[in-house]
Amino acid sequence: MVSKQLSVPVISIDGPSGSGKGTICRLLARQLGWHLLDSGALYRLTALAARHHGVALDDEEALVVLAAHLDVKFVPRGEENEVQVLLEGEEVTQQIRTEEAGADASRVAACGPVREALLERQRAFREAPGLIADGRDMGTVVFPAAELKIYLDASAQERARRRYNQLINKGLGASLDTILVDIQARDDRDMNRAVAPLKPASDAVILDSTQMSIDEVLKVVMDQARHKGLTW
Ligand SMILES: Nc1ncnc2c1ncn2[C@@H]1O[C@H](COP(=O)(O)OP(=O)(O)O)[C@@H](O)[C@H]1O
Ligand SMILES: Nc1ccn([C@H]2C[C@H](O)[C@@H](COP(=O)(O)OP(=O)(O)O)O2)c(=O)n1
Repeated sequence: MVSKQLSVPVISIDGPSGSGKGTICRLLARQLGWHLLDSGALYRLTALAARHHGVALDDEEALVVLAAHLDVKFVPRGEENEVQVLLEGEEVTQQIRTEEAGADASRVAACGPVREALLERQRAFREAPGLIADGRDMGTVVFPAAELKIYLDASAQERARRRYNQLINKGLGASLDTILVDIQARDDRDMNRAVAPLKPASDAVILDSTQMSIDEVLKVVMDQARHKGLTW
């Protein structure tokens, strides 16, 4: 089973919040007909489980137990790689997408044993015909032999602007200044933690999307995939 899994190709897309990873990964998965791993969702769910069970976000021992026993289901819905997320049977699809949930996730993600507890669960997403893996350490730790590694970046100002527009379009209130400060705090925590910090793998293609449209980014990644013989 494991050796069969190792022959399944992986494209990893790592980068900071708002760089466009989720968007590009969903489009790629749809275009290639591959599976999708949204690893950030697992950290968001661990943090939410902690909130539900009254566990402090710095209580490493209790967090590891929660991460190891996370009762989560990703139920496909619609055709756009949309999923309904269930935590302990309760629908939390929207709840895990808030900025607060992202910040909580970043805090629990700094705990090495939590990362270790989630490792095999992430690797189990590698199924034929291929996997698109979205996260912070996909190319460095979880799938170090990924066939194609992309590090997707953009300036903090542009990422904050994208997040701001996203929230406004959802009808939610938002302040651009607050979002920028929050994004910078999250970058700082994710890049400077001791375990699996956010950084490009040494063999990653680095893509700065600050001045690129979604279609332009998708084209570059598809060209790279074609170049690697992953598609045609
Ligand atoms: N290249 C781009 N140009 C403009 N907007 C983008 C681009 N890439 C993504 N977006 C938008 O930015 C927001 C954040 O993108 P998302 O994919 O959620 O980022 P991430 O998963 O890296 O946090 C979304 O509203 C998305 O539509
Ligand atoms: N592979 C991963 C994925 C996410 N994380 C942590 C760090 C991130 O700030 C949070 C939330 O990640 P997520 O990708 O869902 O967040 P964004 O959509 O990029 O804002 O989880 C991680 O440490 N490792």
